[in-house]
Amino acid sequence: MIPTSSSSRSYLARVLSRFLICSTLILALSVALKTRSRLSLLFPSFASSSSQHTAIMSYTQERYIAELAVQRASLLTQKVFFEKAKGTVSKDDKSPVTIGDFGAQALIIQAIRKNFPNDEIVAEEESRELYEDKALSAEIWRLVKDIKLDDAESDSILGGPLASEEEMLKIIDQGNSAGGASGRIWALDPIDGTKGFLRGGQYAVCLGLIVDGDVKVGAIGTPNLPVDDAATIDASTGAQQADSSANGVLFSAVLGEGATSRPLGSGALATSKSISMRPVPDIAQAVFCEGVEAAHSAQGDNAAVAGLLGITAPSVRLDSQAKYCSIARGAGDIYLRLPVKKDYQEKIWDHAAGDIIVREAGGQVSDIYGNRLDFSKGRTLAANKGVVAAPKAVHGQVIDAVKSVLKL
Ligand SMILES: Nc1ncnc2c1ncn2[C@@H]1O[C@H](COP(=O)(O)O)[C@@H](OP(=O)(O)O)[C@H]1O
Ligand SMILES: [Mg+2]
Ligand SMILES: [Mg+2]
Ligand SMILES: [Mg+2]
Repeated sequence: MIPTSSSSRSYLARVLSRFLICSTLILALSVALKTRSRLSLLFPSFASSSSQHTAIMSYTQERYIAELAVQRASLLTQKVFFEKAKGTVSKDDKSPVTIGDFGAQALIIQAIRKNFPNDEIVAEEESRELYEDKALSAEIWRLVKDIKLDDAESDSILGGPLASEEEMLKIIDQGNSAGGASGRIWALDPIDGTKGFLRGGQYAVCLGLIVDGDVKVGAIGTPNLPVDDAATIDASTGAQQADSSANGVLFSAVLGEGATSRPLGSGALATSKSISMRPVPDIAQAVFCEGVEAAHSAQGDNAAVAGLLGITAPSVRLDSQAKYCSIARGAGDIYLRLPVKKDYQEKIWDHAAGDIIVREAGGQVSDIYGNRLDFSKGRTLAANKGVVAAPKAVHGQVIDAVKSVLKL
């Protein structure tokens, strides 16, 4: 039936009013969603009530907070280094523990507590020594209390300045979770590569989020890595050759969403770019990244593996999880950490963030047997020995060589 002019007018009016109702609903929904995400960043209680839901979705907020917290703590470590405040105390594992370690741990735990109050934290340091050394504690507080990001809004999202030295000491000890196979657990290494830090080489501020035993988010600040992915690094010491303004990189990754990097010094304002491992069509052309410390990985065995694979290029030696970051951005291809002592258990904070960053950049990370690193066993990787990280396509070949050298 052909509509009359009055019925076509009412038909048009109905279509128009439906269109207006739909547009109003869409507009209201988008305003509500934006408000929700801003609220969750500004008010922790709102964040915690919605974090379960956000966690299932995409870990956007966790990545955002982890990146900012790592950036702020990295600023502290640089300040400590440049002021040459390298106070150290000895620990069971004989690694030097610096003012930077304790300060960075306090700042990052504060940010996690403010934004995700119900989460657990496995962190490397504990404040026992500081209660016995008042001068060291006061020195850390002097440096920590003034650290802030340039951008005031980001700084308030992290919780602003700590209230007192006493609060700082208490917060350092909130990284004492036993870890395990269930719940949300952050793994924190406030300065990884303490020896690299002290010698002015590579070190890293590392934070990973493990959910039900699986790493979901990682953020690593490497203040001494060159921003330029292709810049030269001294192969034997890991020291960068460019001037310091060209250094400092923040890496991050979320499971299933890829790995990114951005300059470390510019807070949340810099744009992140996607990173990936470089393809290795001929394994003989691959470059190894290894530790500097002979006590941490068996350099003779590493060399034997390189020999079996036909690799002749010298390994690039770097302290810390900067090794994971380097191969993730194609500045090197294979990270080997072959055990020196049979009974040493790797710590989860030495690997959680690096593991997800490499895997999200196209790599495979395993122990010397080819098994995935298992972050569900507590504070250590009790079920694994050593680490082998390589592009997925050649990982099997590297494991075969490792097994042959170690007679596994
Ligand atoms: N015998 C050992 N075998 C393997 N790793 C060890 C070790 N003794 C200490 N480590 C760990 O090695 C880390 C540094 O690794 P790398 O050699 O790759 O730079 C140290 O982290 P910290 O510097 O945070 O203490 C420490 O946890
Ligand atoms: Mg240590
Ligand atoms: Mg470490
Ligand atoms: Mg450390």
